[in-house]
Amino acid sequence: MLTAREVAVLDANAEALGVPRKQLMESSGNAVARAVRDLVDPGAAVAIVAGRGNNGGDGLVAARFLDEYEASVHLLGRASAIGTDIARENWEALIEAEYDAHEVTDSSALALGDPDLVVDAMLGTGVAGDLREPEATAAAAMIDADATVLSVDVPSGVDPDGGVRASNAVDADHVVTFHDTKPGLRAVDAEVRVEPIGIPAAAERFVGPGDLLRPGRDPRGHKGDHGEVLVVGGGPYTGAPALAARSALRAGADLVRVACPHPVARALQGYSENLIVRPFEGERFAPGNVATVAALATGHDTVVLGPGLGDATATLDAAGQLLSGLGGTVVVDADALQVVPEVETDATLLCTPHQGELRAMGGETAADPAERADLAEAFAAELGHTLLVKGAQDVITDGERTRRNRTGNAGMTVGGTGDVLAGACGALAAVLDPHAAACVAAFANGRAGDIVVAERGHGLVATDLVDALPQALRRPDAAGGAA
Ligand SMILES: NC(=O)C1=CN([C@@H]2O[C@H](COP(=O)(O)OP(=O)(O)OC[C@H]3O[C@@H](n4cnc5c(N)ncnc54)[C@H](O)[C@@H]3O)[C@@H](O)[C@H]2O)[C@@H](O)CC1
Ligand SMILES: [K+]
Repeated sequence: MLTAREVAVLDANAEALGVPRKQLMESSGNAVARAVRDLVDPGAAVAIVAGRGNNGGDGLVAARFLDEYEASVHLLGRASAIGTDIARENWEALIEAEYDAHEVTDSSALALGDPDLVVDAMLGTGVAGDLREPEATAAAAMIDADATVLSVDVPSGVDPDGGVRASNAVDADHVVTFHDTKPGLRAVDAEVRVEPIGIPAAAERFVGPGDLLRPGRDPRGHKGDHGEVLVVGGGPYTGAPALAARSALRAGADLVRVACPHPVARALQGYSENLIVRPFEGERFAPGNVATVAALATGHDTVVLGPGLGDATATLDAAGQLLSGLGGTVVVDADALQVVPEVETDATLLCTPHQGELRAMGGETAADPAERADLAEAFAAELGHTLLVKGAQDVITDGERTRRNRTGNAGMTVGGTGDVLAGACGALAAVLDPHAAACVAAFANGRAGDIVVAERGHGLVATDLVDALPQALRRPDAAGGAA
């Protein structure tokens, strides 16, 4: 099942793999024409009613594949109002090639003739609310036409995500949808066919720039709406929790607090005035601090546990106790990872081990990335948690969904990059499910490294990654290029 968001993610990932959206539109239009051929014989009258978005574009393309039919194309509105370049180019191609195509500037003037089949290419995944004019009148004309109705992607007016169906939505007999079915089609009483359009499997297998479309900032949001993250770290080390916390801020969290042992609080605060430091008693995290830290954690969307905590026995005991009492999402990194296999918790743990840490947890690795992904998937299923296994190719898996990330470079073996990744996971898991958060964090962290190396060459340090994160998280534009 593909939601409109997932379609946009896949489109942009396909574009980054060298398959641009216009090519997908060509395949969609071809698939529409194949569906037409299966429904009516050559020579039949086919009226294609096209909207001004890419759903319309699919209909415009279909016309070029239907030369053996009496096809007419009815564009709803002026060509100058076509909303995307690729749909406009396909309109211009029809005009240039002298197809029977015309603009319908007054919806009452829509004359479909006496078609055997109507192609409804008015609105697809871009629909919102009841059909407005001229689509509303056109939908009524389709009913009056007394012809078979074939809808492109979804019947116009049906929310593809399964939300509200417009009261005046098109009543389709057949639907041809692309790549995978859509949740909104479950409630549609029509014959649905799913057609491949050449989206490479790698657009799903590998995290890509399209995944950056997942997190979004609400323009009406208030402070805290985009995530409050608590980093629990420090003691033997101070740099690690500071890196994780600063990274969480750069990855979009509104508020980041650091719970750390008293003696390191001042040094930690000294790293950045943007951090809120919440010191607890003692030299290192120990069972006596668990209640304090757990109470603090309840006010946060996510907790990042591990950076710079060290592996003292008392600290690991405390980490286990803390995890067993928490809910929500907890990112677990560094020394704290070793307690995960023993812990019973209601929380979803997002564990970020490198290969060595994974083996210490009881997991297996392999040299081949695909094999490593399978092993990680099985181990995540066994643990009941999400894993982000770091490597030249990162593996992200929740035991069912498994993806790989290819961004990053050899310069990132420097110390501290894992802390940056853990912090980014914390911020993104505040607004996304843990698996999606880990995918986006891994992609952005590696891309930040790639940006730094491209600009300055090797010799990157972890703080460079933190600074490059906002640029690395920039969303691609709708057409798929970098914004
Ligand atoms: N990966 C894929 O699945 C691909 C999908 N394509 C097609 O692209 C479509 C999505 O295209 P778009 O994002 O351009 O969106 P649409 O073409 O579905 O609709 C966008 C337009 O509809 C208008 N609109 C929204 N709600 C309306 C309402 N209630 N009444 C009247 N007008 C309304 C908007 O103002 C906008 O101009 C898909 O449904 C599919 O047909 C293909 O072209 C390319 C690949
Ligand atoms: K449609």
